[in-house]
Amino acid sequence: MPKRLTADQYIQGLRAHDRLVLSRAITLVESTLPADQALAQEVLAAVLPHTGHSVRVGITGVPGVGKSTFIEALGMHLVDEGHRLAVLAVDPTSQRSGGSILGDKTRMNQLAAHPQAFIRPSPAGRSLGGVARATREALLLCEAAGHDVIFVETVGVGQSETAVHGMVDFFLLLMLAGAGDELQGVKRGIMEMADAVVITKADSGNELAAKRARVEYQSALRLFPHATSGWAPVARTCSALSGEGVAGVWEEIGRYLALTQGNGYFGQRRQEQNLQWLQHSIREALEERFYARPEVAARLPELQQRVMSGQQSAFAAAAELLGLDGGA
Ligand SMILES: Nc1nc2c(ncn2[C@@H]2O[C@H](COP(=O)(O)OP(=O)(O)OP(=O)(O)O)[C@@H](O)[C@H]2O)c(=O)[nH]1
Repeated sequence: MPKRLTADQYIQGLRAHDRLVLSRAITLVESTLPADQALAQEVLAAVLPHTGHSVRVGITGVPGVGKSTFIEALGMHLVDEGHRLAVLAVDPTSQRSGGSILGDKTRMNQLAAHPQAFIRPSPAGRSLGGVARATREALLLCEAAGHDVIFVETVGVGQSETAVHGMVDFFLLLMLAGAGDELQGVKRGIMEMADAVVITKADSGNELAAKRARVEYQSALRLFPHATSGWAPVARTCSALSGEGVAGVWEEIGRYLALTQGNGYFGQRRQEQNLQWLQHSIREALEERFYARPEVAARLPELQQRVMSGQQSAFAAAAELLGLDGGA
């Protein structure tokens, strides 16, 4: 098989819900080669009218909280209901050659084998900005290929959550009972982004602790300023092992959608997210062009030194470099 398909082959394959073509189209948007990028943009432009019709859910939580087990349990529930699910991962630290942790197919065996599910690990070896862009484009491709529920998974300890929050409709934070936020490395900012907090592993004698944690998180969530969506974030418990509470999480997402689609917030937020991505893309392209200039690359190290040692102000150094850029 040739490495690349033609734009038409990608477009037809996506419209035909061909998972192999979807996988190859995602590889294309992940590529940094200019020729691939041009082809990827052509494909994305053609399928754009067929995107946007899914529920986009961000799922985060520290390693070991049970993300993959939860995604497999909820995912199987969804495909049984007739949904077509795609699971994408955002993990800027992952190296695919070294075996990406997130989205690794071996973590979700049942789901990975299901014809209505599509699982994709994080693009490897890129900056957060690069990973986030590739994931957002992959999300659109999944929608074009008929997936009506998209999960975007992230590790829950760093910057990736903000990026993921900017591309989803609903943000789910998984937490363990009996461990403080500090212990779990979850930043207050991440709690603030959550539309729901789910206490995992509420089974095997852990039920009471989970219930207690749920009450604590519920009152913690009440302290945050009221969201413009009109939605009051909820805390729940679940066991991915027994299945208890898993469907309830989906029902909660359904309630959120009914509320925000009813009051117009859902569409408004999607528009805002699109606008943010435009601004983000402009910034990224400008920066890339700037640093790619040989004059800039040649002068940069010396100016960095001068700024560090206080010989020159950061502002003046930046002005000098931007002058070299010729206003590009
Ligand atoms: N008792 C119990 N154990 C669970 C449950 N869900 C996950 N586990 C266990 O918790 C451990 C971590 O689960 P994973 O699903 O791999 O967790 P993860 O958050 O995806 O972890 P990473 O792959 O490291 O990011 C595994 O040993 C699971 O078997 C649950 O509902 N109940």
